Amino acid sequence: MERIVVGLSGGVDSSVAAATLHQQGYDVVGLTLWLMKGKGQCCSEGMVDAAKLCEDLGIEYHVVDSREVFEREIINYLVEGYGSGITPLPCSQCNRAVKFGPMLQYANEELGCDRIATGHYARITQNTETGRYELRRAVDPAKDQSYFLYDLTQDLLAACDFPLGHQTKTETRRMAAELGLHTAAKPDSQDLCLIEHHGSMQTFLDKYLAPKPGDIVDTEGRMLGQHTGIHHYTIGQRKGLGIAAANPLYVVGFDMGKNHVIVADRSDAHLPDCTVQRVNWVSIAAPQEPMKVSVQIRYRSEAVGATLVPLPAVDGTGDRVRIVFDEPQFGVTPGQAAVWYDGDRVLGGGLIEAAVPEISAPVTEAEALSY
Ligand SMILES: Nc1ncnc2c1ncn2[C@@H]1O[C@H](COP(=O)(O)OP(=O)(O)OP(=O)(O)O)[C@@H](O)[C@H]1O
Repeated sequence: MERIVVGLSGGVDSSVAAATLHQQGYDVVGLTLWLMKGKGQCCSEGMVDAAKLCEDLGIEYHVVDSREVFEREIINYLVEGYGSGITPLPCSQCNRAVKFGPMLQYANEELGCDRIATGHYARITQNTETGRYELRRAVDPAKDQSYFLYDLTQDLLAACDFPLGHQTKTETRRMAAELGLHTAAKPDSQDLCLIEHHGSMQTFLDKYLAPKPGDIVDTEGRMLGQHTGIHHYTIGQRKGLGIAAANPLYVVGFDMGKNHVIVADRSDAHLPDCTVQRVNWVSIAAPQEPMKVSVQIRYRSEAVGATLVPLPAVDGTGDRVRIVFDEPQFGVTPGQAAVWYDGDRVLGGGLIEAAVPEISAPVTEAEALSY
């Protein structure tokens, strides 16, 4: 019987993933990475549900205390990122550095097993010509999580199964009910586990970063209002600025030196291109020439047409590319991932760089193109 370790958060998706593999005849071992204490999934509460699931299925269950690695890789990453004026994306970093890598290592070293599975909505195929493992969007577009998985290495993709990638969430819920799983009716977790845990990103960050109020200015540097601390704001944000203006205003940048939040009209909040660092090539090897792709710059945004231009790596940034959008894009946010696709295949992805370290004047199209 083939052994497989299934990552259990205590939610319905991973419960169904484990139960399905168990039904298919795998020797399933449940494993929860203990990431935080308190309520919510990945925490004590989730572990109780995961333990009960394993007891009901009659399978082995393990918990690995991963609070230290989570603190180092995710909490510090978020605090440092927000503190330096970017909006870091914790989920792809968590998948690579906290979840998949350590899960596979534990499976190999402690359980004598070389396969892992999760309840993520995405698919993995192998290209028979190149031998590369290809990451693909899930069948259910509303649940597709391929955006968060772009940073997985070939070794991880080779060892991993996503049993739910071929079905919709509705089917998952139906299966959970049919299988009589006690997690069947559990509500979906929010996009970010930390928010579920702390109530809001602001509450979480305020524990680590002292709010430093300052001015909200327009792109000419004219003072329009007050902000409560740069880390409370993100590029593209409109709500909560507290400024009465004829047209809606959006956050377009930060001047860390002056402690300014910079706002502009929506028409000024578009960028023709951006650069991306720490690129991971997934389904194809790194190209040498520019190529046409569809790129997604946020989890919930549509993929848009763009040309990808390979750039030389700079110290400490890994591989880099420039993305030139077919149409200027709104809300290009440093710290978030840009993930590029060919149809449903994830070709690669990386982290959007700050266009300029300290924006104190509007960025012209010509300047933006030169980054
Ligand atoms: N703390 C954890 N330990 C082990 N595996 C985890 C953990 N958290 C999440 N996973 C795995 O990653 C998958 C995706 O996690 P995500 O946080 O996106 O939750 P989800 O899509 O709501 O899934 P679920 O309903 O299982 O919580 C889960 O289905 C599970 O297999």
